[in-house]
Amino acid sequence: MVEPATESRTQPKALGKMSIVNNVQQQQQQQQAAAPTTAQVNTVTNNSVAGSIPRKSSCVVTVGMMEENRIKQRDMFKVMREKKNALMNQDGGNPNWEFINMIREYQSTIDFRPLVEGQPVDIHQITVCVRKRPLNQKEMTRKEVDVVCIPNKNTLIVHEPKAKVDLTKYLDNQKFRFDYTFDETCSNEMVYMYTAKPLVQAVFEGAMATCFAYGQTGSGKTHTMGGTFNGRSQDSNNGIYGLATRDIFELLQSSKYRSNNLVVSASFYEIYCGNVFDLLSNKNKARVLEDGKKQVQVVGLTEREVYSVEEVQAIISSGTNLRTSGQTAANSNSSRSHAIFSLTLRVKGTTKVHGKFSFIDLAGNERGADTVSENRRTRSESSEINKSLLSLKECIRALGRKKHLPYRGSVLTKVLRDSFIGKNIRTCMIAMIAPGMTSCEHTLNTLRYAYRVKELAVIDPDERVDPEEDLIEGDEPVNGGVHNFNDLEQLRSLNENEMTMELYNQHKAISDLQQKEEEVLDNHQRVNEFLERFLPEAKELYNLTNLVDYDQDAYCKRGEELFTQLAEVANSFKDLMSEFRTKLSQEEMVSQAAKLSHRK
Ligand SMILES: Nc1ncnc2c1ncn2[C@@H]1O[C@H](COP(=O)(O)OP(=O)(O)OP(=O)(O)O)[C@@H](O)[C@H]1O
Repeated sequence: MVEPATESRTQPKALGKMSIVNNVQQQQQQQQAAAPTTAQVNTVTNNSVAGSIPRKSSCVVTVGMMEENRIKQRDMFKVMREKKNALMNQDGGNPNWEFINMIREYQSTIDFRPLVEGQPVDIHQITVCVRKRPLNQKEMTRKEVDVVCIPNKNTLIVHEPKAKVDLTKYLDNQKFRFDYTFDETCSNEMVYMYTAKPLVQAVFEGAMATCFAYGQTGSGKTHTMGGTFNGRSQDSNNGIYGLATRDIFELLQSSKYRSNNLVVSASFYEIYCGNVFDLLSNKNKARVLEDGKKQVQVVGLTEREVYSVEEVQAIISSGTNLRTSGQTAANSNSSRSHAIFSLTLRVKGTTKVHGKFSFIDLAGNERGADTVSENRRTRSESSEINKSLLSLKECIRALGRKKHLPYRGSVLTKVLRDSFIGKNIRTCMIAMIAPGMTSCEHTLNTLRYAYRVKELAVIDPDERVDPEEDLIEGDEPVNGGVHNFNDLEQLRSLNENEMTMELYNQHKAISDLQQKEEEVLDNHQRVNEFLERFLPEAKELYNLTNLVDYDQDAYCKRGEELFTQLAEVANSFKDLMSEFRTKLSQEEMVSQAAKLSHRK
């Protein structure tokens, strides 16, 4: 993979205000150089005498030439104005006509050879590719400029519009290389063919496969994974989920695998603010636990056996509807949560996993940036997204290397632990980008992230070790704990530019807060259960007193025991609530500090 590099800087030719002024000055100088000197004029007049042509005074000749120059200059300005107007109007009066023209000029030198169906599919343990979506109707109405071009099957160029200090406009053309680059004409089927399809076969051979859709909100993640939209309804047949399902059921019936007696089960859930919500069970909350054998379990998650493509499609549709219901344009839940759809193969009648394919529609990557928001919920969402995307990058990069796998850095990587640890792992990341000029910064961030994922993933196979041996000594699993700060610390040391000390402290404070919240809610549940048992006992005790000769002594003794228990439960829960409140104010203080340092 080629280092993302600034390839060249294209200067406008006779474009831009400054360029036009410079050209005019140059031409004036040339004309002045061509104008005769006084000596030359005198020579001309003397020759006229010799030839008996009527004499003109040198003054008249000079004035005539000056007039001639003025006319030439006027004509030249007129031609330039016409040229400029033609360029401006070429793109329907687009205010960014200068950039459009520079991009057009740059692209006219490219020999475009995009990926076409039928080209061979390369097999990699990790595939990283980029998909550019077309400009949408809204963007076209806004006269957005398309600043991304895909010259061939693995290269992509971003024409970043820039201005110098003297306001001269220029393009910074940045070139990136990935395993595949899909332009705006590529269909979901084509993207599937080169990304997830090769992994389907691998799952039948026992692989743990994952396919991630990464990118900013609105870049096409859900379109690619879930299928094309027609208004609000989605055709799940032609998304990667649906296409992979079709092929899995086909292979299940194939002569090669029929005798394996495999059954498929599906699960669909989302991770929001570090919590897992089951999309197959009305968004019930499931819990992420890690046992002594370092096995991560999502407790309470529905896993449904499925026997046909239609059944899976119904699951995808109802899960997707549940995921997006209630969202508004301004506050889209789907872009703030990660959605994970999995198909697991097991030999019929056993619980052992034969192979698994997980499809992850990640939260919008720009959502991880708002860690200094006034709103605690937004801070928490952003912190979780930020941590999970950094953890994900590091986990993929650590694949197969003798390195600690920082999967406990986020809930996302924790639940996907099996996709990073093991001998038969296949991963594919599709980075989605929007082509518009206003998305340029997000597009470059997406491309840099995707580039970093693959950069270190290209490794010498001899270096591979048994990843089960990777865990650092003493790095014991935390039962029920949401995060492990060693992993967070490792993430920081690997990404110091993206995670300042203040941000690290903030992540830690938010993780602390989340852990305390989980403890409080768990406890609250237990307190409620206790109260449900307590009330009938208290009533029964009270009913004893209806008897004329009830045992007063026994009544008091039992009452003391019962209410001591109640007081203990109440006091301990009250203390836990106070600790939660302390964590809330600690998080607030750390966030204020982060905000101040962000402003500096
Ligand atoms: N390749 C494509 N061709 C045509 N339309 C597309 C393409 N990709 C995305 N779109 C359209 O762009 C819009 C945004 O796409 P989508 O919802 O998939 O984005 P997203 O990245 O999943 O956003 P979010 O993070 O908010 O969920 C949708 O209307 C979708 O139909």
